[in-house]
Amino acid sequence: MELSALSLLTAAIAVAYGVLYIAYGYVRVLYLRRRMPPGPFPFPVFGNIFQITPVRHWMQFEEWSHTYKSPIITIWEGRRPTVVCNDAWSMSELCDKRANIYSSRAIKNVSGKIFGLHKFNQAGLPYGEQWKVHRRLTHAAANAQVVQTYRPVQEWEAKILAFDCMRNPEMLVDNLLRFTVSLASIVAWGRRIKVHDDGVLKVARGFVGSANLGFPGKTYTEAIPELMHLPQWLNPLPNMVRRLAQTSNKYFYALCVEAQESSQDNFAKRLLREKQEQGLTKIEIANLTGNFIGGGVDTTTSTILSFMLAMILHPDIQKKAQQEIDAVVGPDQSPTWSHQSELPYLTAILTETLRWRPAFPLGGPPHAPIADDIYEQYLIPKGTSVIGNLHAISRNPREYPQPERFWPDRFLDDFDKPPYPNKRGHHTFGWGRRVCSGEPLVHQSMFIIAVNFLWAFNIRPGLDDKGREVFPDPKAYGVSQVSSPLPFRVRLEPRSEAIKDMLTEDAAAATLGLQAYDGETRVTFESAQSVSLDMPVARAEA
Ligand code: HEM
Repeated sequence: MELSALSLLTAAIAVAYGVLYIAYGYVRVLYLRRRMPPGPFPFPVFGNIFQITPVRHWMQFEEWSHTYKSPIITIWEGRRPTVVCNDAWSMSELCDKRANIYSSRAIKNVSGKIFGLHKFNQAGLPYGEQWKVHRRLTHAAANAQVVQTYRPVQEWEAKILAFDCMRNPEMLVDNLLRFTVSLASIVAWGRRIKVHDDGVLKVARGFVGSANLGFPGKTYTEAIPELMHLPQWLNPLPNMVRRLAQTSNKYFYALCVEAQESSQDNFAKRLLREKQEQGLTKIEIANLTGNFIGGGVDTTTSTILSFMLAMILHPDIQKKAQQEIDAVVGPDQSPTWSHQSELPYLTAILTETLRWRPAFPLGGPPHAPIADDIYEQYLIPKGTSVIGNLHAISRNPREYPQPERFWPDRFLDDFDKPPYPNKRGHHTFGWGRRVCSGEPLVHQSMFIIAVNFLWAFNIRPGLDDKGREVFPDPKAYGVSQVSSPLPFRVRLEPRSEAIKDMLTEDAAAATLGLQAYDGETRVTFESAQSVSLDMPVARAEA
């Protein structure tokens, strides 16, 4: 009797504590909400997660910015606020101009605490000494000067890509993926990816969509951190994510060890050489190299597919670009880097592609301020996730008249451009100190692929069973956070017999050129699981 009274009392105290805890959290949300940018009314415990659409949140955030008549809005994931900037000016004011405050990352539960991005990965690390070390190291492997040394490799791979697509246009997506993974693997581990069933390529495919975990409304565990501590049978997600992090870290680290055997210099060699000096752990080395796959493959592939889509949909623009290329390159050779500076219209097409279909509609991992800040009259508390809604920013008719129109002229020098907060006229690679580390590499890949494809082929819509052209829907994109066109049919018609012959010869020469990077990997996802990973060292914060 006494025992059951005690149990009842304990239960009552636990319930009262729970109610008070929830009430306190909710009162705090409501208090902050009054001072923060407007947005939908949050519920206790859950915030707005039931109001956030499961896919394409960027459209809903843009709509909410109209509903609440503010370019900058707040949504709540449980008790944690996310501020979404839906125009170029507000995001640039915060994350470019106030970069001294807004260059950190919000610590997310799933991608951060469980997957470990905020402990080991440049893209997720908070602003501080560890992030600076990572940023410097990646920069040393991918800055605008260094990437020029990858030009021969990119050109050879682009020639092989064009040749492969001439033979098998229906394999466009697979061939592009092979290009992007091969480039990442050459830079990171000094080994080229030749075949579609290479292990690294398979792992890279597995990574497609992994960016989703870091964005709002994806999991209850993000909104309610307490769920992280439930037993596995009640919430299997944390263990699954932890296992995924551990297996991929082991895999990428095993590739780094294998990369020591490569005859070519590579990023992994450098990192292992400097491990002590830079105070790097094995997990950090795995993440630094793995970022070339995780950050670079999905994004670059989808951007080049958007370029192809735009060319199919706009034969007039394609023709104008081909005329420009023909005039500069001439009939007797295929295009190369020396032609780049003489192709302003092609450059404008590529910039317009980046604006028209930004690979990250929500601008990549959220920024976070390291101190409370006031923007306009609004409070943005320390640690708030701050997202740049590139979908809305890139389609604002104030900065981009007729925003849905694919219109390269808007990036030509003599175009009467509306004001924009930065010189390049878009923010597809992000803001301030966290701007994408892979940008120079991407520009080179985009140029060399686009110039070779436009020179070699008339890029046409595919045909249906009755031989009629099927024009793809320009808005048919997947729902992942890295937004990619849904599969579309394409015909790649060589522009002449001479070009066909040149493509064949160039591809043979490219295969020889790339021989230095040929090699098999012995590392498999399974074999890598025997690798032991050390734990991170503590670094003094700057
Ligand atoms: C079309 C291709 C790409 C696009 C559109 C893109 C876009 C972005 C964006 C929007 C961010 C977030 C920036 C911010 O927080 O303000 C980012 C970060 C990053 N990207 Fe890319 N990216 C691309 C390709 C690559 C490649 C090829 C690499 C390979 C190294 C890469 C590595 C990274 C890294 C390491 C970060 C984290 C930067 C940091 O937090 O310090 N990205 N990218």
